[in-house]
Parts: sequence; C-alpha cells; structure tokens
Amino acid sequence: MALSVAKCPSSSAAARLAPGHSPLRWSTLLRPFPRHVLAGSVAIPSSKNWNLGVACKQEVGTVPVSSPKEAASKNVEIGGSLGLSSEEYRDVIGPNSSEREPTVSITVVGASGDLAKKKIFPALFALYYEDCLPKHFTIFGYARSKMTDAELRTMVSKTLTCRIDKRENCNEKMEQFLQRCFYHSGQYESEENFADLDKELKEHEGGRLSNRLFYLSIPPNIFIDVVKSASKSASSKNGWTRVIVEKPFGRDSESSAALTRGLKQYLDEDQIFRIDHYLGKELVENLSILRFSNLVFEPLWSRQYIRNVQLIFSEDFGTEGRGGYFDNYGIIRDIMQNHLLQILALFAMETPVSLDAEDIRNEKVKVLRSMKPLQLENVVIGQYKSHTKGGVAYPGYTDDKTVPKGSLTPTFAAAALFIDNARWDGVPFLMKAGKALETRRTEIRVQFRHVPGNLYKRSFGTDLDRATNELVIRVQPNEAIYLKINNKIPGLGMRLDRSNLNLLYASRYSKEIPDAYERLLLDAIEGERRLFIRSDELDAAWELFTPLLKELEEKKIAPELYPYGSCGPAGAHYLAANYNVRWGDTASDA
Ligand SMILES: NC(=O)C1=CN([C@@H]2O[C@H](COP(=O)(O)OP(=O)(O)OC[C@H]3O[C@@H](n4cnc5c(N)ncnc54)[C@H](OP(=O)(O)O)[C@@H]3O)[C@@H](O)[C@H]2O)C=CC1
Ligand SMILES: O=C1O[C@H](COP(=O)(O)O)[C@@H](O)[C@H](O)[C@H]1O
Repeated sequence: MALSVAKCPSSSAAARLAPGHSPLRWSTLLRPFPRHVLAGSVAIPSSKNWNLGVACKQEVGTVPVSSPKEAASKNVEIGGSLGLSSEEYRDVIGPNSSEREPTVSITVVGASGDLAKKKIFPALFALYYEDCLPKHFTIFGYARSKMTDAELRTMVSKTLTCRIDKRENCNEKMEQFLQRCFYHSGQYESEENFADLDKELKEHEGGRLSNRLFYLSIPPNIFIDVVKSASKSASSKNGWTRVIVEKPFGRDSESSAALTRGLKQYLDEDQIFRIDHYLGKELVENLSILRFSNLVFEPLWSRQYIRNVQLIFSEDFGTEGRGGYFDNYGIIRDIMQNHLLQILALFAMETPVSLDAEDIRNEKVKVLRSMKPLQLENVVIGQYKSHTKGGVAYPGYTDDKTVPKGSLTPTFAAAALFIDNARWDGVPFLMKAGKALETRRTEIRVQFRHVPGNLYKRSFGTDLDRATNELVIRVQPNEAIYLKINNKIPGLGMRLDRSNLNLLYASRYSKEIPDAYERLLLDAIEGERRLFIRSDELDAAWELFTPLLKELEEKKIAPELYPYGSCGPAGAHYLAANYNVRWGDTASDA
C-alpha cells in the first residue's frame, strides 16, 4: 500500500498495524525512507527519492515504526515496498543490526559565531524536539575560541526556544539535547586540529557506521582551509561526509568559480550543500504545490495571463553590526543574486519531470540560462541615510563605524529582469530589496492582465489596473496566500469592490511554521538536495549579475539616498513605470 511521504511529523501514523499492537512513535517513517538507516548496509542509489510504501499483513490501523527491524517485529512489512530484495531487506534488519545503526555527527564550524547561535543550534534543537534527528547523533561546535563543553552548552542554551504550540517536557528535552553537544577548539587550517576532532568524533560514534555533516558557519575566506583540513583529517571512513556551505558563494563569476574549484579539490559535488535559506521557507516550498497541484493556477502561469511578477524583500532595520561584511557585498549580492533569483527560478520553471532534486534543479537552471544579463538602465540603487522619527534618531548606513566613510555600497536595489523563453517573453520580473525600510516583508506578487472586453469596466473608473487580479504569496511575516478579486458590494446598486480570498496561515493552522534552517538541516542529513544550489545554477546566477556589478563599481555609480524607515528611493517607482507596472506593496489595499 503506497503512502504519501511527509517530513518527520510525529503526529500522523503511517504503517499498517497488525491487530493487538499499540501505536509506536517514530517519526522518520513518514519521510522519504531514511537513508541513514540503510546507508552502508545495502547499496541504494543516493539520488533516488524513496516513496515509502507499507504493506500489511492484516490491515487494521496505522502506526509509525522506528526501523525496518521494529517494523518486522511488529508484523509490519516494508521491505517489498522499498524495492529491496528479501536478501537486502534481511541485510538491513539482520543480526547485529543495532551496531549497524549509523550515527550522524554534526560539526558546526564557527560555533562561536552569530549564525550558529541565532539559527543553527536552535534549528538542531527544534529537530531534536520534533524527533527528527536520528537516534544516534552528536553535535560538535568547532572554532578557535577557547570554550569547554559546559561553556558551549551555556552559550547554546541561551538561544534555544520551545515551540509555542508544544511546550511539554521542553526543559527536559533541552537538557537532553545539550548533553549531546560538545565543543572542540582548533584552528581552521590545521589538519592536526581536525585529526584531534576526528578522534573525539570516533569516541562518540562508538564503532558504528559514521556519517558526518560539517556546517561551515564561517566567513568565506576560510571555507577552503576548513574543507581541506576536514576532508583530509576528519571525514568519515565508512559513511557519508557532507558539507553545508553558507553564502556568500563568491562575489562575482570568477570568485565563485574559484571557490567551486577549491571545494571540488576536496569534495564531490554531491557532498556540497550550498545553502540558500530562502528555499527552506515554508511559502517558498509551497510555491510549486500552489502552481502544480491547482488547476486554477497552472494554466494561467505564462505571458498570456500574467502581466508582471514582483519579488519584494524589505527589512525594517539596517546593517547594524554586519556593516563590515555587508559593505563588501551590498544588497544585490546579499539578497537579489541568491534569495530572490532562486524564488524567481522556482516560480518560472517548466514542469519538472519529477520531484527529484536533479529534475527540479535542471528546470531552474534552464530559467536562469534563458535570462538576459541585467543592464544598468534596468536597475536603481539606493542607500539609507539617517532619519529622525518620533524623536528617535536612526543612523545612516555610513554612520556605522564598520562601514568605510563615503561608501557607495547599495543597501537598496530595484531591477527589471526578463526571461527569454516562450512562456515568459516580455513579462517583467521586478525585484526590489532593501534594508532600513518602512516594513519587514518578503512577498511574491503576481499581477494578472486586464480582463479583455470587461463588461464592468465602467464601474472601475479610468484606472483599469486597479481592477486586475493579483496573487500575493507573503513569505514573511504573517505567512499568507491571497488573491485579489473583484466582487459586487451587497445591495441593490451596482458598486464593485476588491476583496481578498485569503489563506492566512496563522488562522488556518495552529502549528508553528518551522524555521527554514530546520528543513534544510534535515534535508542535508537525509541527503535531499532539492533545496540546495547546484554549481551550474550558481554559475548561471552569477552570469546574470556580474556584468552589472562590475559596471556599478567601475563607474562608481552613486546610490540614491533614502531616509531610514521610508519606502525607499523614488527611482524604484520610475523603473517600474517604464514597464507599465506599479509596485503592489505600495498600493493602499496591499
Ligand atoms: N549571521 C547571519 O545572519 C548570516 C550569516 N551568513 C553567513 O554565515 C557565515 C557565518 O556568519 P556569522 O556567524 O555571522 O559570522 P561571524 O563573523 O560571527 O563568524 C563566525 C565565526 O568564525 C570565526 N571568524 C570570524 N572571522 C574570522 C576570520 N577573519 N578568520 C577566521 N575566523 C573567523 C569566529 O570564530 P572564532 O574566532 O572562535 O574562530 C566567529 O565566531 C558567513 O559566511 C555569513 O556570511 C549567512 C546568512 C545570514
Ligand atoms: O541572507 C541574508 O538573509 C537575512 C534575512 O533573512 P530572514 O530569514 O531573516 O529574512 C538578511 O538580513 C541578511 O542580510 C542576508 O545576509
């Protein structure tokens, strides 16, 4: 019996249960079959998505089980549905299977840093809390700072939170989690120090099959040093070794290619997990479901019905504390070339052959390669300046001590991009990204064409744009999908109104939405590459932006100043107007 696949919810049950058995709790059953259970025991093509099916001897109920072995002992049959021969299946659950249960060691390199504290450790705890981590796991922090295990635990404990919808046993779970966190101090380029880490990892792995995940939460100039030392001295000898690489992946085509070459000296492409955390956001994940599983959307998804697409990122705070990093990159590299472009590629791709990572990434890369490199005339840049509001003085970008005086680095950019293919010919994809703006939000806005020969056009007055349908996917905050439609105001007259058909996640679902890092860490542990960037995608992304970035820097183009907390430079409106577009987020009924 084929079952649908879901991510480790401990809630819904899946396997069919023989009579008399009470439900067990194990979450991984609902995931694509956990490769960590199988790896090393039987040969399984790593790229294959296992659609876990469960057949039953006597079908009377549903229950998750904790492992193939447990399934067998509970009279639940899974071997056949996994496509394993009976010998292979026996091999998985056979004698001494507990020694064969693999371990996963997760080493957070740069554990003393901001991202590790803010995102990575909390995400790992959330996975642990949700029973999504494998049974045998250990977490190591690695950095140069001197710290004991206890000090690391104290540091980590300050940033852990309990889910708002599930607080039971939270403190207990936190304590258990912290007991599995350790720290190793070392230099990033030292093979010796990584060899010492290897010894410690081995002690914790206790002779089991060892899988190792390294999360590079460090500045990019030391990526290669770490990958070299870790791969030479601390990679797994009998399981997989994977490396999550944080952005920035270079600052232009050449530096990105050099980074990829450097990484590939020590790693295969399928060991490299380039993270773009926007791909792990719930509503970005939902984009393909919205389009490909709703008949009302997919037929409209082209130049025939869509007038323009807007990808909007705004933050209501500046670069506070990150000016040193930011000034070397700017908003185009920080947000547009990666987060917004990835969303665009997902939005615009053709239907992939399957949900397999390679099929999806093949389609995304085709979109990127069909796009025209950005032209200077299609871009507006801005930089925030100080502003006093309600008696509070907000600093300008260059007031930050870590930013060089007179810096021309853009903290805001708007751009018009085009995809040269049959589906999207002539449709502007407008991007807008900025820091220190009025609001914090990320949205995808799809503005549809006017209704031809609209019977009601008189009721809309002269501004027909106001009557077009708009689909808004609000990625954050207050996740929502809403569609602006026209309707009649109830009553005897004929007055039209614009209303929202609104799926507001907080009203529809009581469950808290997981942080993007949770999904991505879990995927990396499972070897699911769909949400990570392949090197050809990265090359194509840089090809689009590199000529523009060079021109901006060579010509020293001055950004338009905008006040901290405003809605950004006016130039963004002129840019949109060139393409007959109005930014949807600035409308009165946004
Ligand atoms: N912070 C964030 O919100 C985000 C960060 N990123 C990316 O994630 C990575 C980590 O970010 P973040 O934690 O903010 O970075 P940090 O600047 O906090 O650096 C992380 C750790 O790396 C070590 N380190 C810092 N600078 C150097 C250096 N010049 N040479 C050697 N080691 C150094 C320090 O550890 P020690 O001195 O103990 O060795 C530090 O604690 C970066 O690539 C960043 O671009 C991506 C998205 C968001
Ligand atoms: O990658 C980055 O993302 C953050 C915004 O992420 P979010 O998940 O909080 O929306 C941004 O602030 C940062 O500058 C950038 O490097």
